[in-house]
Amino acid sequence: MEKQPRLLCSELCVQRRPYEVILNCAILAWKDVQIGQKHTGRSIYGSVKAGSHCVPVCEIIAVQEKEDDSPCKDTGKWQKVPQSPVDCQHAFTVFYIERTRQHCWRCSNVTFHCSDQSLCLLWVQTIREQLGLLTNRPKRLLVYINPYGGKQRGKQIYDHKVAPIFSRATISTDVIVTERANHARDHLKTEADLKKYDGVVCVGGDGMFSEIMHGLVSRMQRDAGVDENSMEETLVPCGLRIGIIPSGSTDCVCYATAGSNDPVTSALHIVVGDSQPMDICSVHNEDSLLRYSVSLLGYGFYGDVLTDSERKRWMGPARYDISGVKTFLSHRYYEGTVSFLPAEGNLGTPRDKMQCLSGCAICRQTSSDRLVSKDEDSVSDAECRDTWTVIRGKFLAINAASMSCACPRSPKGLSPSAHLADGTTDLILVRKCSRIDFLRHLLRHTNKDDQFDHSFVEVYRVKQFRFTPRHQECDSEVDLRERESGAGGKRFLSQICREHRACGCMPSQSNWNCDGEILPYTAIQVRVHCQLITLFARGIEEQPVFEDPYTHCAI
Ligand SMILES: Nc1ncnc2c1ncn2[C@@H]1O[C@H](COP(=O)(O)OP(=O)(O)OP(=O)(O)O)[C@@H](O)[C@H]1O
Ligand SMILES: CCCCCCCCCCCCC/C=C/[C@@H](O)[C@H](CO)NC(C)=O
Ligand SMILES: [Ca+2]
Repeated sequence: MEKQPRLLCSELCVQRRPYEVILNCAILAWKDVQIGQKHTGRSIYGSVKAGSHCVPVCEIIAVQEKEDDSPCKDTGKWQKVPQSPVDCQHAFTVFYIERTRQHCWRCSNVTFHCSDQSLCLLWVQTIREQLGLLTNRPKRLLVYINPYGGKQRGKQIYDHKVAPIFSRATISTDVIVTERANHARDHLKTEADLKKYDGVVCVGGDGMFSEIMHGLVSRMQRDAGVDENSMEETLVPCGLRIGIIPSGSTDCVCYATAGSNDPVTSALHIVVGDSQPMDICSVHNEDSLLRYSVSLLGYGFYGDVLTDSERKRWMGPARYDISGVKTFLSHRYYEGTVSFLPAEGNLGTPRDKMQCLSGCAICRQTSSDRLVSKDEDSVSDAECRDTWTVIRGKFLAINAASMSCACPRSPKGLSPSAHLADGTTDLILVRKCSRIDFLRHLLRHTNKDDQFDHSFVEVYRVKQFRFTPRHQECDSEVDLRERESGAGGKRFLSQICREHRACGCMPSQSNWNCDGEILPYTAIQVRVHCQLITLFARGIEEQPVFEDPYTHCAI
């Protein structure tokens, strides 16, 4: 506590008991003077233990002078302020973040009663001055609500849980309730006056987030004259941060960046102005951009689950479970060629068990490397010379996870060690195997066992990859193999083509599931663009260890 100069120190009352209250530029702390130095309890941020409390200033949401008959709880209920002398009539309330279970945050508050009005005003003014110094906090937001996502509760969630928090934090909002699919994307791309805002918020699921992300990324490229269709282009990062208020079916982007899919937690991450950079994959077919992806690009199993589930949208989130079982039972496999450029440097591996958590060292290292080499994001000559690895086979699933893809269905995700902002994606190849083996693999997504520890599963950390389904190999793969494998490759391909003519059948095809949207092409080329967008999030927090502000001991 003494490490920072005190701004204020007073004896104030909390619930009729005297407290020593201290403010410095980092924390607000209050200690029950009657309990004194005896407190020994363990505590987490903002919680009440042995009469000693501490809240970082950056986690104060607002401070408000307390007036008679004012709303004093976040429940929005109005209550009469008692008029006894101990309540002192002059009081102020500090609203702050409290951590609860499973990475969830809540808005808590404490009311301090003062002996005179000038002291009360001094405290309010000084705390407000400190909050005013936190320049990363948004003041004006553009909010899009999908009223039909998930269980169709987006509007209700925003009105009841989020709007009161934004208004408490004096954030002003322009709210648009979408009237059709792609309404938000098109509005952002062409109409929205982005200069007016400090961020864009979507209320919905992964599909709604994808709309916002597409709108913003495309707008940035158009304004900068960058051709999104070209895979070689270096894309321009988005200046505006994106917030997600989860109310969808999977909410995996929110889950992997905040550790929960709780709307209040997400609203509070927006209020404190958190920043989490994130990679984006551009997905191309020949010379055209198909879509961007941030979470899962899945062919085979996840493509089929999505295709089937789209016909069952009316079921809400349960559609994924029904379609999951149906697709599992159908046990289809797909043939094709996967080629990829492996990631190099100190980016870890998909099996190193280094989970991407708040302040992740690998993502931070990537950020500083990017600052050093400005050209990092362009497809360099060196990269063009890099050797592509080519794998041909029969696959039950081909998945590219650019983040863990953790979600309530799979708490550690499809690739538990994938990173949010390292410029790579984890390419998971599940080769044809028995139903029982595939079931074992799938079930490992839901427990602690390693889902990559199977002979039929391979996983690679890559910067770029492409896929060609077998029936198209005759055209495009000829070029590819000619370039990469020389004459031997050519011979191999002509063999496939001959096989094809002989049987006369078209091998079956799946669809690509691109963050929950079906792609209209099966042959795709993918490139990861490092840290192209920033979210109002901080990654998943580890259990915090804090210092007691009075004793300087860990609590
Ligand atoms: N007003 C609207 N009417 C119909 N569809 C909409 C509307 N607004 C947005 N959409 C579309 O609804 C789709 C699904 O929305 P959303 O992602 O919010 O929920 P979800 O699919 O249930 O959740 P998840 O994507 O997490 O599985 C999105 O692709 C979005 O484009
Ligand atoms: C027969 C038993 C099946 C158990 C399977 C459990 C595995 C669940 C893994 C879920 C991963 C979801 C990855 C997220 C993808 C999102 O991009 C997308 C859009 O919301 N969601 C889906 C379901 O495609
Ligand atoms: Ca990544």
